[in-house]
Amino acid sequence: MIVYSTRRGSTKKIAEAIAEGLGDEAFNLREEWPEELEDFIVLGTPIYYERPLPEVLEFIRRNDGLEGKVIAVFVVCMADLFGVLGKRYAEFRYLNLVKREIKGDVIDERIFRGWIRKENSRTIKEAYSWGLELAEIFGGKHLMPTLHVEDSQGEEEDTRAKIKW
Ligand SMILES: Cc1cc2nc3c(=O)[nH]c(=O)nc-3n(C[C@H](O)[C@H](O)[C@H](O)COP(=O)(O)O)c2cc1C
Repeated sequence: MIVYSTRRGSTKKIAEAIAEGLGDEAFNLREEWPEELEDFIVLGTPIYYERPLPEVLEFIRRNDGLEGKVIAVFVVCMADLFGVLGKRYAEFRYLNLVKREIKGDVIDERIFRGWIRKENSRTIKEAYSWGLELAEIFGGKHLMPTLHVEDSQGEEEDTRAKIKW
């Protein structure tokens, strides 16, 4: 599941592109809060005045820091307009402002270049590709990866049941 918020709609478009790639549902916190949380959550917020949106931080806090969940975080901002330094700044500061609230396992993160007026089609494509990438790991609703290992007798064993996140 994808959970996000937005003020002017760009994060909505980005979340929907991720959702399309991932083949999962996106929840806009301005409209509805999901009643039940899945084990894998893609969480996104734009940055306004150096801060993630408060409802996204509130969502994390109200759900016990998403403890026990596997999370991929994305932020939408314009800091990378200021070149490599801006991008680094966004990576360290903006992503950390979200990640430091999370008690679950953050397994992936992305910065997306947002926009103010003209939609950034490159960002939409990147978001869709990221969704596809995440689907490869967390395809459909199945969180458990299939891993085959040889046991001591040399027979293949399905270890799916043994892997815990
Ligand atoms: C009033 C305002 C303040 C913003 N502040 C920041 C900021 O502090 N850092 C940044 O990198 N981008 C900033 N941005 C850029 C937004 O993060 C970007 O436009 C984003 O795509 C907005 O997301 P939304 O359309 O989902 O609301 C700001 C944009 C606006 C309009």
